[in-house]
Amino acid sequence: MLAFHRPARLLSGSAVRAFHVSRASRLPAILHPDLQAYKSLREEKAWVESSQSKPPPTISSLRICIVNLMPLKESTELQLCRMLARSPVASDIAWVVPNTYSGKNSTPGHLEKFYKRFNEVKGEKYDGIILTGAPIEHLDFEQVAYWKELQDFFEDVRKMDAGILSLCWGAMASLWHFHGVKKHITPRKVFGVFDHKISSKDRMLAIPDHVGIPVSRHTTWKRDDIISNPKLEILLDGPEEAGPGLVWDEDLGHAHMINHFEYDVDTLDGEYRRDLVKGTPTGEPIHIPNQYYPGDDPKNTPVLTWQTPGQVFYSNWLNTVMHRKWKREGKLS
Ligand SMILES: CC(=O)SCCNC(=O)CCNC(=O)[C@H](O)C(C)(C)COP(=O)(O)OP(=O)(O)OC[C@H]1O[C@@H](n2cnc3c(N)ncnc32)[C@H](O)[C@@H]1OP(=O)(O)O
Repeated sequence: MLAFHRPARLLSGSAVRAFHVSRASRLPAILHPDLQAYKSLREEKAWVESSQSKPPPTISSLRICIVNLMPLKESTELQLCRMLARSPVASDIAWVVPNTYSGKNSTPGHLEKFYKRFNEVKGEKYDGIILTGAPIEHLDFEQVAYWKELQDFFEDVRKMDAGILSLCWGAMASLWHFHGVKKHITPRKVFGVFDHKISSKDRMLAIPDHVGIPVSRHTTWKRDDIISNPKLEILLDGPEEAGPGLVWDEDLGHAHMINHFEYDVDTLDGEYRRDLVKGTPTGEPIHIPNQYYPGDDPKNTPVLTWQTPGQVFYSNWLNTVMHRKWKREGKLS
């Protein structure tokens, strides 16, 4: 991501390190050893450590809370942990859902074993929060069963001065809560890989000027609603169809990312084939994902083009969280 802050020495050093793949330049993600993500990442040779034999916190350790509202929990856990495990900081990860969240598509027992509820983490201090998407963008926010709880959680996060990285529906929910920015239904599903332009090289350290990012949604932000708010800055801007991709709030240290750097190479393929079978909620014709299959032919295997910039994006976000933490703790002048 981004050196959302000015390119201070901490940020530039870490962003550069993110390009080096040796283990020495990274620190682990700390996970429950029974999570599938722990096992898969070990096989991938990413650095994960067991939460049951936790390495002692270092100056480069962060407490990260992931509010995972995605129905397919294990996929999202793996995708997000992959990004955190390849970064230059150690992330001690807590998984959290709202008190009233049922997780109707979750494996039975999964939430009980690996997740905490909002009421169980009340009073905890996290350095960074990741809030995922959820397939509920067709609902008004107030129709979401756990909306009131989420709003209370947002206010707790504001008090703990933690950085937020909000994703897709989570980004829409955050911008609505903190800034009153509305989401709007798009004429058709925005689906595929869309070219985004970075708006500031200083704030987007080591991200290419143009970067393709996976997008899958039926809603968007209006650019004018963001530009007219002096507290918000668009850091990644997509074409008209996709709209702004990443919005940064310097005061609160929040990054609102409406698209999906963390997606696997075949995630959009899976959604496309699911839509062909099940249809979309709006009943619209299913179109081939934009700039995804070589030759726009679904028989061809898609190519993973967003992983490296996506990795830098997540590392940079962690750096902004670290920077905020060190400032809070008086470690920076
Ligand atoms: C916009 C974004 O953020 S993109 C991210 C979302 N993308 C994805 O989740 C991709 C993968 N998802 C899928 O393929 C599908 O959602 C499936 C196959 C898992 C389930 O699809 P369906 O059977 O059509 O939907 P289903 O009726 O199970 O409801 C989907 C979710 O909406 C939730 N939901 C529905 N109504 C409400 C409501 N009023 N308040 C809160 N949650 C609601 C359901 O609880 C369920 O979430 P959960 O499994 O986390 O509990």
